[in-house]
Amino acid sequence: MSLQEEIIAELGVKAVIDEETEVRKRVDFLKSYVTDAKAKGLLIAISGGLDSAVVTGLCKKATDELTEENGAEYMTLGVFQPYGEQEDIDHSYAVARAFDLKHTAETNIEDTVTEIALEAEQGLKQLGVHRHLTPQGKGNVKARTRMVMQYALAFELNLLVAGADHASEAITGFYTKWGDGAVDITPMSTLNKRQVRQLGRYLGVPQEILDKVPTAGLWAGQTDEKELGISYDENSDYLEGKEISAAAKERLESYYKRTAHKRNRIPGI
Ligand SMILES: Nc1ncnc2c1ncn2[C@@H]1O[C@H](COP(=O)(O)OP(=O)(O)OC[C@H]2O[C@@H]([n+]3cccc(C(=O)O)c3)[C@H](O)[C@@H]2O)[C@@H](O)[C@H]1O
Ligand SMILES: Nc1ncnc2c1ncn2[C@@H]1O[C@H](COP(=O)(O)OP(=O)(O)OP(=O)(O)O)[C@@H](O)[C@H]1O
Ligand SMILES: [Mg+2]
Repeated sequence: MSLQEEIIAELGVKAVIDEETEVRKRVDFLKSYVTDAKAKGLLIAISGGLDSAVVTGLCKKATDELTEENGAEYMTLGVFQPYGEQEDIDHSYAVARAFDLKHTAETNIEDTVTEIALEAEQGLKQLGVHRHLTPQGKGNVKARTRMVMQYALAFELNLLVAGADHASEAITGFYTKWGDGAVDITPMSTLNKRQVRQLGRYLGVPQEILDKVPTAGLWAGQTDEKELGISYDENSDYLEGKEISAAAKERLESYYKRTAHKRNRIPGI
């Protein structure tokens, strides 16, 4: 078995998908998980990007069906979490409108992140390191701060935190460990980025969001493809078992090996 075949099997990606079947399967998965957990619904942090838009569509469909079938109200809570001013916050609100969310909340992470960064810099100073946090380090604090707020709300409202991780991110480890990677349930984990977009089109994600350049939005000018040095087309082709350039293949496989610690259980003895 080649490494490519091993990765595809581990991440469970199919070469071809049928949107209707995939949406049904994922909505059913969310419904049965929420029911078994005796939760009142799902929480999804909406960034204005594609991945969280698709998860919002799946969650809303699941909680609408649960409400109708059980005669009790289940909610999908959409949480907007700007850091200061967020340029594309309109897209986050457009997602909530597209899926007719009845419950949304906006909480800003800037003050908390600034406080953590200041305290961390005090800590570094005591170790003789006199500088600010790196953009990457501060970016990880942003992602983890969002996670803390999501869990604060989810606990109070008896909701489960849904995540937007998918196989094209899992293979590169392109998420913050215990940040955006820390959730209760991931309804898209076996899809590559191309298939996430395919489901988004089917569910009715607004066109301007379907067309957006993927970004973590953690620092100015950041885009996934620029940071990773590999396109999502190549990434998706690889996960569909297709041949990609030797350089792209080497890069992807190197990310995969380097980030194993994010996908594995915590090592212990
Ligand atoms: N071998 C090993 N075994 C166990 N643990 C290991 C380890 N190597 C590092 N670690 C731990 O992992 C930490 C590094 O991992 P992590 O904190 O995740 O940091 P890291 O992998 O460096 O960065 C996260 C990456 O994901 C991207 N990101 C973040 C957030 C959101 C999105 C998005 O798409 O929205 C993207 C971000 O741009 C960056 O490229 C280390 O500080 C260390 O504590
Ligand atoms: N500004 C934000 N507000 C709320 N949630 C956010 C914000 N930024 C990131 N997140 C959360 O972190 C997750 C990871 O971000 P990521 O960039 O991978 O996905 P996305 O923005 O939904 O889609 P894309 O990858 O196409 O930009 C998001 O899906 C969302 O749940
Ligand atoms: Mg994004």
